[in-house]
Amino acid sequence: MTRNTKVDHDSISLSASDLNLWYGDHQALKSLSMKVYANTVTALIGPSGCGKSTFLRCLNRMNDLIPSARVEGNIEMDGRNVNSKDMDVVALRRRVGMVFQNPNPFPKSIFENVAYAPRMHDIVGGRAEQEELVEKALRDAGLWDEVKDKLHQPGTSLSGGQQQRLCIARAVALRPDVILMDEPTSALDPISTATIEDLMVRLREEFTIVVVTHNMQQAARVADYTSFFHLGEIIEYNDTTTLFEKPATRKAEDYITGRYG
Ligand SMILES: Nc1ncnc2c1ncn2[C@@H]1O[C@H](COP(=O)(O)OP(=O)(O)OP(=O)(O)O)[C@@H](O)[C@H]1O
Repeated sequence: MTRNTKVDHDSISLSASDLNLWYGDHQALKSLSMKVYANTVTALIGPSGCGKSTFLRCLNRMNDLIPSARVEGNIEMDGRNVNSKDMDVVALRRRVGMVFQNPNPFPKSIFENVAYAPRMHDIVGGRAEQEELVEKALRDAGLWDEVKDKLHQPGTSLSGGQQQRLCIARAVALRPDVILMDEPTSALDPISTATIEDLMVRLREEFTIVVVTHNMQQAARVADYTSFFHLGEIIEYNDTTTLFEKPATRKAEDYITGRYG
């Protein structure tokens, strides 16, 4: 079963064109072009090492932190090139948040995990405003009912699945436009995975979500659009139903049907 939702093709959140990336001499992304539509879940799939995480990290300049990485090409967001030298990277990462594979709450309370960054960015002021923001973010992340009576306990005291939803609340609290998720459920049990998949589908009403996943069923369940990567190239990018049911290339078909990868 695949998703089938209405996508506004005029509403583009991010648009990569002719994007190339090298780690030293190794070219990891080869002339990628792809538009991410607003308020969709877009999945990046493909065999290990094909460049999915590298591409995801390009979208909020996380590759800047890797000294050997060199990027060429454009990623347009609101008419500006994310890769331009004068881009304010801190502001960019506020608009394009990230959730990682392993839940990584700060060594602080549940409340502080959510309130800290908005306070640093001067998005919230006094205590009452912070409390309101924390509750909203935790509700958005489907965690409020489970933690409302223990907001001052450490974030690390939660289960793995709850910690991952806390990390989602932390991302959501900054009201970004885009949330990048790098294999967000691969460290979780099936029930926590299902909870986070439901969450992704709900969150796309307010945010645009780009998710790297190795789980084909997950892409089919949550993604409106799916991009199939292979050896640093995008082989096929289409709405998920078409890609899964009528792939245009042999490579995508072989991967989706489990013949390799
Ligand atoms: N920090 C790095 N330094 C050097 N090479 C890297 C670095 N990160 C990734 N690579 C290389 O770039 C290529 C793409 O890696 P990337 O992690 O983006 O692939 P992936 O599709 O996300 O893989 P996986 O599914 O295994 O996570 C691989 O050949 C990888 O070895």
